[in-house]
Amino acid sequence: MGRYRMEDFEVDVSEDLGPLLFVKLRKTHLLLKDAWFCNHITVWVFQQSMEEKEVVFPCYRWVQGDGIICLPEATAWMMRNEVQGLFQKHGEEELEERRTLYRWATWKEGLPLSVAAASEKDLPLDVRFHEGKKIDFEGTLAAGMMDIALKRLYTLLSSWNSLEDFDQIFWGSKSALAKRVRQSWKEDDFFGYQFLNGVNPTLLRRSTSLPTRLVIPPELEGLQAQLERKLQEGCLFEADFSLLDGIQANVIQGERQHLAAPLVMLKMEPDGKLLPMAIQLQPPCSGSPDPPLFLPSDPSLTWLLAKAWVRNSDFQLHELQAHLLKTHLVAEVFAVATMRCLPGMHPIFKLLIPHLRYTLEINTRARTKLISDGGIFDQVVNTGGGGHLDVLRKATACLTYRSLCPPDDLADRGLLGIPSALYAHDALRLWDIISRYVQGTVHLYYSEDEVVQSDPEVQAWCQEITEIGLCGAQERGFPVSFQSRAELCHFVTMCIFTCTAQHSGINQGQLDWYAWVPNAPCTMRKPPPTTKDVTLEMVMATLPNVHQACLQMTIAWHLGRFQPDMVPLGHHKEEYFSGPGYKAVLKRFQEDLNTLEREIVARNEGLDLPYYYLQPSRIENSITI
Ligand SMILES: CCCCC/C=C\C\C=C/C=C/C=C/[C@@H]1O[C@H]1CCCC(=O)O
Ligand SMILES: [Fe+2]
Repeated sequence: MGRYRMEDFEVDVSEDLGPLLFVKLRKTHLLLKDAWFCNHITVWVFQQSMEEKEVVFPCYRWVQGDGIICLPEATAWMMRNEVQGLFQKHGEEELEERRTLYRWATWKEGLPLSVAAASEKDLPLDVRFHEGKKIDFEGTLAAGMMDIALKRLYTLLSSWNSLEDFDQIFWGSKSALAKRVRQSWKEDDFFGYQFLNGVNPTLLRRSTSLPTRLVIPPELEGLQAQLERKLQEGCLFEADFSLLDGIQANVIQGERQHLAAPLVMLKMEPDGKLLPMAIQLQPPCSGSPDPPLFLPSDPSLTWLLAKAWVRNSDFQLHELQAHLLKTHLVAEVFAVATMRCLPGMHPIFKLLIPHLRYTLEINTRARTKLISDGGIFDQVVNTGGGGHLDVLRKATACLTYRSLCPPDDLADRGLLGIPSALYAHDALRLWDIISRYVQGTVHLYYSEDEVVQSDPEVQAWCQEITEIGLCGAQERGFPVSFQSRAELCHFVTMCIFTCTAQHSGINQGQLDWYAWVPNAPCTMRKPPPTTKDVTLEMVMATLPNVHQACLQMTIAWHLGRFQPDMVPLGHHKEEYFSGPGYKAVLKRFQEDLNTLEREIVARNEGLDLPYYYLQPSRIENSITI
């Protein structure tokens, strides 16, 4: 067979073979590296009495060496308790092999477990980047590094003492929104907007009381009254970065960096704009003077620096908590548990596997190049040098099941029913569409709750995720078993939402919001201001230097850009299921996504700032970057 080619082979068999259960596939071992990728084997059965019948044996794996691959027929799971338990036995043997190939490892204490692999080269071939992806990933990274060298050269002799000097490195292709960020980043409504629809829409919550950490000095009693009035009106919001409190800051090239743990109070205006009212950069500390409150009425550079500190803090929680932990690392736990607990014929394996494509490789690359000793975080991020691991540990310790399910998370954060909360609106619509797709598929295989309760593989899968992969997460609301189809569907919907919509909503924005470095500084080189006397020199001495800014732009572009071999949500080509039932459910899923696509495109036409990260055609079918 040649590349990407189908070949037909006709075999006449005299005796009646009865129902076809398995097909065995063997490739002779000729050259050194001659692995072939088999999509599926389809057998057309012609019998005198009956019209021809198509019997499909899904594969979607590499066939290496001269081993024999035994493929069960696509509907095998429905007959798992029949045919002398042949399928059951096959599944057990398959899992025995998968458990040696995919093993849990503790990369760092206090984080979710990961796949055991020192580098991507140690991963099984079936989960590696295909050639095109590998070439693109490594090629664009190299090009990005060249970019940095050129920018460093270019700025060597020039000044770096005004905010406009960041323009010197702001060349190359930039998205329309990235250019808008450069133009509007100093504006308060633009600052507030990002908490709703920016790169990190996961932190904002509606206030239910004035935060205890918010100490208001007597001379600001007017502010106190304003905050209380907004609280009563139900339009007071807060963004609390307390997770960063006590985190050790990085040392970069011998220079101590600095961190803050801000609290931002904001008010929702009748026109939907979210405006900052006050910023406290550090929580009060007993024995020290109360931390100052920075206000929009402060001198402009003072207020700008206070907002920049919030943006730097948001960079940390976005990349570590919202992006790395709550999409990449959580998806990795789903992937490892799925490979270890669900045989290929299991319906939940078939439903999930397209949404786990490439995730083990991109995460292994993150552990060796991004958050590793000497990695990107150590090089240019102020939580690097070990603080980033403590942020991940603290975030893992408070990772709840509800926070991964938008209907619960948005309700808990008081973000339902806000017209200008576009991420919230689109996330809920996607959750409902994915939920219908999951229910439609699950109900084809689980006719009632008892079938779920008595499925040992899916119960083991749930337990392995919660108790092992997420390290005892039952204390944070994760299930250790499924008592009903509804519980199973809710959990699987969360898995698919996390691996697709949520990651796209969190990842894509890096391209737009992290290109203009002053809007999302990767590090801060001076301590947070404790008085209102701020000069431009202080601001420029605090924001990232040229090298740090260039590296941030390159990595943010590398991670945020469109992937060339991107598979849009719901448009995977692999056909793990067979029969009309699933095909109808998938078709409805794709129709629902098209409807949402049209809704979002139409809504965006009328917006000054369009929100497109959850546009279905832009959502990748798995976490690959
Ligand atoms: C300074 C910008 C850093 C922003 C990224 C921070 C966290 C991103 C979260 C998950 C990203 C996973 C991507 C992993 C990619 O393999 C890593 C690329 C590192 C660059 C390199 O290979 O040298
Ligand atoms: Fe990502």
